[in-house]
Amino acid sequence: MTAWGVRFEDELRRLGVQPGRARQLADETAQQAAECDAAPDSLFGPAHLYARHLLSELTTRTLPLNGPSGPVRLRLTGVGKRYRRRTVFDGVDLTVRGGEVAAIVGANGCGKSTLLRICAGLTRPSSGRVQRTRRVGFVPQDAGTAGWLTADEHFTLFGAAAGMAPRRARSTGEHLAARLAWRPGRKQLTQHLSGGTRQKLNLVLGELHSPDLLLLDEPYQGFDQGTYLDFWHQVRAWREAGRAVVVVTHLLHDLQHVDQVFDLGALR
Ligand SMILES: Nc1ncnc2c1ncn2[C@@H]1O[C@H](COP(=O)(O)OP(=O)(O)OP(=O)(O)O)[C@@H](O)[C@H]1O
Repeated sequence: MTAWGVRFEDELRRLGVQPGRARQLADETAQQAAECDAAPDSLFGPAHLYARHLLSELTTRTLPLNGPSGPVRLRLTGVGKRYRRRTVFDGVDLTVRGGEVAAIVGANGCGKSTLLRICAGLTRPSSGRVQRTRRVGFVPQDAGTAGWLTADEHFTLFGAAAGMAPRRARSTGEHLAARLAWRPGRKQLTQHLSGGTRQKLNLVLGELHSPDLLLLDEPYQGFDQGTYLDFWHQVRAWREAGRAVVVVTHLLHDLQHVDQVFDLGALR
């Protein structure tokens, strides 16, 4: 095992993890780094910080699964949207609970992105009522990133907005990026990232502050097949951790991964 791995395992044990479990986590982490062809310290940051981060995440995940009967994280009642005299949609009722993944589908222009922005509180509905949890993560269709900042600078900035200390925001961002098989370059500006990698950054930023409700607008545009599968793996992990997820999609084969499908086009 590497010196980083030894420090990581020691820190886990110091934090109260059983020796066998600490070893298993150290082995899994080493394997993850090998798969990314990266040294663990460059992928996960300092061993002691990563051990603390992983432990806090595992504590969340080992809570009893909420399943579809988890707390309501989003409820829309009779929601409608008009632009001037044109009605985009009307009478939308939708409830999404913790531990549930919902998909919003429908033809181009039927209002999926508009509905998701209403869910996020970014667009006002013309009618109806929206109730949502306070901790919301939103991943827009067009990347909400700044070309002149690095990934680390995004983590620091978005983390600060959520009250996270800079080091914690950076190590969390790097950890979440590793889940999508991405290791952000320290000095690389976002404008020099590929479209798919910018979208990974977008996704990481939406999740950085551990929201209870994740709202994702076709979040995998530009992903290659491997990253697309990593993304759905990540969605399953969110569901198991009791989070609620709403995904706008037009890909029918995505629907095998979700618990609830809301066809906005069918309302018309
Ligand atoms: N700010 C706005 N002002 C006026 N009309 C708008 C505005 N935003 C969206 N629209 C219109 O509302 C309709 C729904 O747009 P929206 O982007 O929500 O649809 P969508 O289902 O997400 O489309 P796509 O599948 O192409 O992404 C479209 O006709 C669009 O032109």
